[in-house]
Amino acid sequence: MCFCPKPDTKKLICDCVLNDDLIDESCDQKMTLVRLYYAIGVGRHGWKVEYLSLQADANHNDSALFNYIRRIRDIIDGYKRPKRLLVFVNPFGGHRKARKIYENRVFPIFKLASIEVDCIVTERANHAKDLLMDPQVRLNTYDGVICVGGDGMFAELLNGILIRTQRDHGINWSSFESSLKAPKITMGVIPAGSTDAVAYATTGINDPITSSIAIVLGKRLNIDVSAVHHRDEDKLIRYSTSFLGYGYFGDTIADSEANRWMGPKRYDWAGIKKFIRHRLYSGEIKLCIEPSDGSPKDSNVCTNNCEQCAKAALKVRDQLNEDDAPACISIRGKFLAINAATLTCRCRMTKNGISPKAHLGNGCTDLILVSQCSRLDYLKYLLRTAMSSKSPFDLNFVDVYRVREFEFNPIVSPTSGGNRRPLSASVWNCDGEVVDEAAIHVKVHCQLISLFATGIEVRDN
Ligand SMILES: Nc1ncnc2c1ncn2[C@@H]1O[C@H](COP(=O)(O)OP(=O)(O)OP(=O)(O)O)[C@@H](O)[C@H]1O
Repeated sequence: MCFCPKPDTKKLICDCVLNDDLIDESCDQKMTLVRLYYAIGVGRHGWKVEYLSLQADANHNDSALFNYIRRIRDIIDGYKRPKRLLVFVNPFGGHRKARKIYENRVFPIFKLASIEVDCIVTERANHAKDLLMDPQVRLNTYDGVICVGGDGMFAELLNGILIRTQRDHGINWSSFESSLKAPKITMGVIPAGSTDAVAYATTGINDPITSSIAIVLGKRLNIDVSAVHHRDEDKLIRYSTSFLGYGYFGDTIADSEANRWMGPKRYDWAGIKKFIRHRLYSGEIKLCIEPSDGSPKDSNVCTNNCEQCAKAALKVRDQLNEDDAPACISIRGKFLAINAATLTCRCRMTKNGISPKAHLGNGCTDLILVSQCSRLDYLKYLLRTAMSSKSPFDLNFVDVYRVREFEFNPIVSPTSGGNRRPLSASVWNCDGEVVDEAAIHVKVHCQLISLFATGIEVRDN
């Protein structure tokens, strides 16, 4: 907000906002003009910044205007907005545009909102994670930790902060049995990656401005975290918020890592190669279904006022009656793909997501098993997942389950004896990173982290 009708208005606006004092004492001119910046919804899910110019009536003194602005500032102060942020920018994420996105589109919004920022441009993979795990870094002096990058960068923040929090509280973060402590600090992601599944699932769009506005307004959501452990050892592999994929998607990510120079197109190229190869993997999945958790085939979509997530937060689901007793099953077979979506996993390659009805905070992951089928049928599955209004889950070789935990064990043959093709294991695609360990045990921790995001808002236009 600026009170000085000087020519360099843009700079002045920022100067005045940064000044704690609402009235700029250094301004020697009559203060008659005020710019009031606000956020407004645009399109179905986006937000943008606009302003209103307010001018004092020439016949009156400015005190009425000042009082009005003071009153607005008091109201704003009542909200839990961040005042100090730690920001990590991955200069190599997505189209290598993260730095420009931050400088030109994000930082000006933080500045308008008087947010103090410590910004670190990462120099290597795991730079952000290592810093966040370092006890010397005083996380409690920040109101939020933000990354400007893609899902891989967000996964770094997630793993760094979760491990640090458990260590700080003397909790064995690596053990499957540990009940994890929720971090106090809120995380945020400014989408500047190749897939941006976390941003899509939590705001409905991958727009840096929309995500920046959610941060400065202090919009918060609690979202689920899947802990991925070694199946045979009590040891954590990684924490994940969005996607786990074995078989087709595991092979695709492993292949695409070798072609990073291609940018986001590397996923398409690797996907085509793996589709032609049509490789099957044998394995056994153990899971338990609780009827009250619903199913990935349900019709209700998770929006910003999601009842299912609210119930999960209140732990209503812990008060199970007899009908809700879990049904545990074990499935052995040959699969083209085994996917687990803790969020919808929407991205530019799938309009509605890998699991369009997945919830942000229901304490579950949606498990999708794509069994042996022809190439044509598999293409049908991929096309329906990518863009069709028809559900991929109606195909008779696709089975879906909503689970709080599951176990996977690959069935492999040690040697390739005889004429038969050997059975080998794939790798897991965990939020876009390769996990070589095939035998895993996954547990979802309900609403473990707080994220700056609005949730999916549904507007008519
Ligand atoms: N300075 C850096 N140099 C090399 N790698 C980095 C650097 N900073 C971060 N990384 C790593 O780059 C990986 C990918 O980054 P990021 O997720 O931002 O982009 P992306 O892979 O293009 O997008 P998405 O994950 O959405 O597909 C992350 O796993 C992160 O660990």
